[in-house]
Amino acid sequence: MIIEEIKLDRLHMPLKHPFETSFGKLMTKDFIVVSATSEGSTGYGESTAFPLPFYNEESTETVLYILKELIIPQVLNLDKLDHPQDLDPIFQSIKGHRMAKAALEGAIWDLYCKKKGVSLSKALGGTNTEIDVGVSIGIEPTIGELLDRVGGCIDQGYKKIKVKIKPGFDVKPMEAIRERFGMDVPLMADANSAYTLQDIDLLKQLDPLNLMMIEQPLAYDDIIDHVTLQKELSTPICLDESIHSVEDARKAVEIGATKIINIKVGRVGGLTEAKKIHDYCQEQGIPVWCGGMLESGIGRAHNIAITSLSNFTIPGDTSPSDRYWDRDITDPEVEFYKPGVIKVPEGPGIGYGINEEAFIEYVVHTDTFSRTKTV
Ligand SMILES: O=C(O)CCC(=O)C1=CC=C[C@@H](O)[C@@H]1C(=O)O
Ligand SMILES: [Mg+2]
Repeated sequence: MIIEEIKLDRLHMPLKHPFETSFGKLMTKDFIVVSATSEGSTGYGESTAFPLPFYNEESTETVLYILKELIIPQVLNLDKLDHPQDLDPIFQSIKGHRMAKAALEGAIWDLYCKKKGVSLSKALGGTNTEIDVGVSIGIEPTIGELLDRVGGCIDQGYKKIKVKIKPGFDVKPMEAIRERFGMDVPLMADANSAYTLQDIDLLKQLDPLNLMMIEQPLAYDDIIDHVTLQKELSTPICLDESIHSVEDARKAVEIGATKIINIKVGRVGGLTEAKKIHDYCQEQGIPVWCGGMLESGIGRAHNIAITSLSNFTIPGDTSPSDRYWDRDITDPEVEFYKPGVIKVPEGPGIGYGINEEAFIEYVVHTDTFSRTKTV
């Protein structure tokens, strides 16, 4: 297929509640929707970088720069784009900037599937027709407010409860959750790199709490120190920020730095790499789950599709749209099919349409790029 036009819409979507983690509080999602059009069909992708480089080194501005100055001109110049993997030569010429690459690649995957008349889930090798999902709860001001929020999520039927922790808000809140709701609720902690090897004794206090995992306890770019920590903990370590590629996953698994991997499509540079990590982990008996970056329905749709692959055996952070948004930009919005379960769309591509009225409400800027080269 020949890509005739690529559009970058920058959207500001206010969150229903501020989302706080160990590195800050997010009130509005500022992100890019990439639309790629060919012969009357349009595919959609979404950038997952935060407005500032809090989570990794990318931001909304770096995504825009890399897409506008480097990636889009080369994509519009391609004479052959029969499969999203044909983007590889362009991507390999650019170091890093995986969230920028993933936003474009997601649009091309959606477009490719729409032209083939196949669902994104099927095209990726998905086998599940519905997925269990969990929820990620940000840092709450008090333990009481955390318990209320956890109770509400359990009542809604979420299949995994993820709680953010940081020094000073870790053991006690997790103990309080176990005390209130029992030892069997599927519960995990996400530390977002807030700890160091000096905190081993503190983190060991979490071991008796039957947590599913502790996510990214140490530095965002570390693998080796997580080996030391995992030897001291009975709770499995799950890596998020440290894993950017299937090569990172191989190294982390081979040296014993992690027992579970949180795959985020944006963090690893797109669906093609996400599938490679899934497939490698499946061979190694390492379960994976799909993390979130507070996506709109478009990014959520991509996450639902990749989660339909068989080694996504742990519920991901893919809540329905109304967890974060008063009004999402997809039609339909992402909803529970039954408590804690989302149906995998069978329609072509991502399986969700765009709610144009809602979309335009959030757009703050648009850049349009057209192919000029004649074949
Ligand atoms: O998108 C969701 O619902 C989950 C978001 C979420 O938990 C995270 C997003 C980005 C950084 C962290 O705070 C955390 C994570 O690390 O998984
Ligand atoms: Mg995380």
